[in-house]
Amino acid sequence: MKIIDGKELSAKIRQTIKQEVQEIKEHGNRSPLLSVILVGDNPASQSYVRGKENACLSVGMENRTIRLDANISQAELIQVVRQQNEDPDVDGILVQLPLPDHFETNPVLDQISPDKDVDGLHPVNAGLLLAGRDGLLPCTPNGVMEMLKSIGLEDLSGLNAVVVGRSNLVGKPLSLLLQQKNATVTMAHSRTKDLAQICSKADILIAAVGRPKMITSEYVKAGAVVIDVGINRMENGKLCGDVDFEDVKDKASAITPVPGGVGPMTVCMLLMNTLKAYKEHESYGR
Ligand SMILES: Nc1nc(=O)c2c([nH]1)NC[C@@H]1CN(c3ccc(C(=O)N[C@@H](CCC(=O)O)C(=O)O)cc3)C=[N+]21
Repeated sequence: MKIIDGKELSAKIRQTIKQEVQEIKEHGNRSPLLSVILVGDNPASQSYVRGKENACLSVGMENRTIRLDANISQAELIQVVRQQNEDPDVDGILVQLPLPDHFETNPVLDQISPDKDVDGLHPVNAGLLLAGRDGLLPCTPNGVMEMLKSIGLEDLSGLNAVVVGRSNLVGKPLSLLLQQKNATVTMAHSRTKDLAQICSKADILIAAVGRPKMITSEYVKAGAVVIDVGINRMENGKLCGDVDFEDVKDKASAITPVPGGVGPMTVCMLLMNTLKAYKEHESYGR
């Protein structure tokens, strides 16, 4: 069994991003810039935002973190998003989620200019993905596709993929990407009947449900590739995936760990999206 190391793979991809950013700057061009908007002082969000700042630093990209008081209004937050839309130095905008309770998330995200939507969550980018057209892809699904590619799974013709979880963030877009690469995709979820039986037909099994260790060996076909998107924080503070790693690892041909799996790939794809947005901005003007 092979462990697909997301830390190692993301470091490798970051290296190529870093080189490209370096060349951009060497030619006297402005640097790509990611703007992160953080509302309130949720400790987990602060720690994630620090991770994104470090990631930008590691590839030589500019980073701007806008820290806002938890008590600002929806209208004030939207004003900040609009300022970033209009700022020609900004290539990517990310509003850290979750927002404090009194905000309505979707109306805020809808304000982000689709060409700066490096989270790939704007309805325009979701629509482009559905239509099979070029846009900014959501980071976690894109990171999963990169992991599959890293083990030689690029064309998925003839393979059954089962995605457990149908969220807008992961399950839904990932199902579309897998299908785009010719996999036969089953979108399973909490109401699916005989879930274990359906999962056990998968050549590629994706767990994106948010239930710690739910996927045990009875869900896994011998030789399957198992991708664990779950990041669950346990009472003891440790992270744990949706897959029971110890139970599944000897049955799978390849498996991703948590931590050190899909998580680091998500941040890496954020950098990739920012670079992509930068290139579009520079070639088409703003
Ligand atoms: N607008 C927005 N976009 C996001 O992409 C977004 C967000 N809001 N809000 C929060 C979630 C969560 N998220 C993670 C990214 C990387 C790791 C990651 O790298 N995790 C490490 C471990 C980190 C640790 O130890 O806490 C790992 O899995 O190895 C985890 C979680 C992005 N999110």
